[in-house]
Amino acid sequence: FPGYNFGWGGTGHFGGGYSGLYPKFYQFSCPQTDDIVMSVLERAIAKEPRMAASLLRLHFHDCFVQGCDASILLDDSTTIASEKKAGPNRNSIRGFEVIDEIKAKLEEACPQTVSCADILALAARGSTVLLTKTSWSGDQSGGPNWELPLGRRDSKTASLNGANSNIPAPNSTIQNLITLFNRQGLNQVDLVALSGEFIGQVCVGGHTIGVARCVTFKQRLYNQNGNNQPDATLDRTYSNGLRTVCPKTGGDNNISPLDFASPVRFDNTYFKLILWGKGLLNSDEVLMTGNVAQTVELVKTYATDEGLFFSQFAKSMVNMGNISPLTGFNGEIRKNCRRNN
Ligand code: HEM
Ligand SMILES: [Ca+2]
Ligand SMILES: [Ca+2]
Repeated sequence: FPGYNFGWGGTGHFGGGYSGLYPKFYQFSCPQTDDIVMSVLERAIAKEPRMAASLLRLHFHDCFVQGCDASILLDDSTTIASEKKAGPNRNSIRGFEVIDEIKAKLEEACPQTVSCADILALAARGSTVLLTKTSWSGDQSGGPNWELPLGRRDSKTASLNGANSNIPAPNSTIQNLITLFNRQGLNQVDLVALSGEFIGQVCVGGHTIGVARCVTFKQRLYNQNGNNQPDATLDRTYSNGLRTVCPKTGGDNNISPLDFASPVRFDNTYFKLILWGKGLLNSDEVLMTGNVAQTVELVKTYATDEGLFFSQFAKSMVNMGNISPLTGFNGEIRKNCRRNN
């Protein structure tokens, strides 16, 4: 259906319902797609477990700007102002070489068939799955996995402005977060409630793995409200530990795990840490302290019920992956994820 792009409005919520994407999209054109993705991921993540976190985040930062269209992968050119230079991405977002490697293998197997946007979605899912059952994450079966709708096409454009304005900042208040998540689905009346739920599921959920730079949490340690005081909701012992990695001046690029209890395992420990005032980012702690009853309840629920968190996270990832995909004759299938054909 040329030009027919349902985006992710229409039915359901937050991308739920009909998106024009479907799991068996490459069944005939490139049946080995997922195997190729997984083989590259296995090696990359064995070499550096953090890569799984970086790839999960890459998909998120793609989807929040122009939808899940691989706009984030485009390098600067005469016509493109790369999203890689945007505040939330610069010196922060990573994993491009792994995506390039997957793309090169897929181009060999099935030329110009599998989009870069789908590779990002497959890599995010594959990374999550691998962090639930590998040796470094211990024996943990039954982690989140999901049937992933495919068939996204790649954008011909990028939006540096969009990347600066749509991706939430770590010092966000709960209201900022709700606004930014709602922006991804303006046609939904019930979105405030749903995005509250969504925030609980994927923001914090995503932060069960990976790290953050000192510059993203420094304000909480030294000057939360402009009064030279630390964030009162931050656990004292934890805060003192953080100060050693993140001094008042300098050290901006020093890193600390988001979930210090299990940084390379996909699990629900980060929700427990938030209950105890040991969430690293302000944007995570406000889910508990921000006076929105629904997010408070969700943090508590997921802290005690890991199975429920896994299944909700899986649903939310599908919903996020359905944000405004290009389908039909829109966009293109890039040969190289870093540039337009
Ligand atoms: C409330 C919304 C969110 C905010 C404010 C936020 C903010 C951040 C920040 C500031 C960092 C550290 C970046 C750095 O220091 O360079 C980070 C890392 C990360 N975020 Fe989020 N994020 C949000 C939602 C999400 C979502 C929806 C996901 C995925 C589903 C996600 C996955 C990750 C991961 C995996 C990392 C670690 C990346 C790595 O180690 O390379 N985040 N996030
Ligand atoms: Ca995008
Ligand atoms: Ca964890």
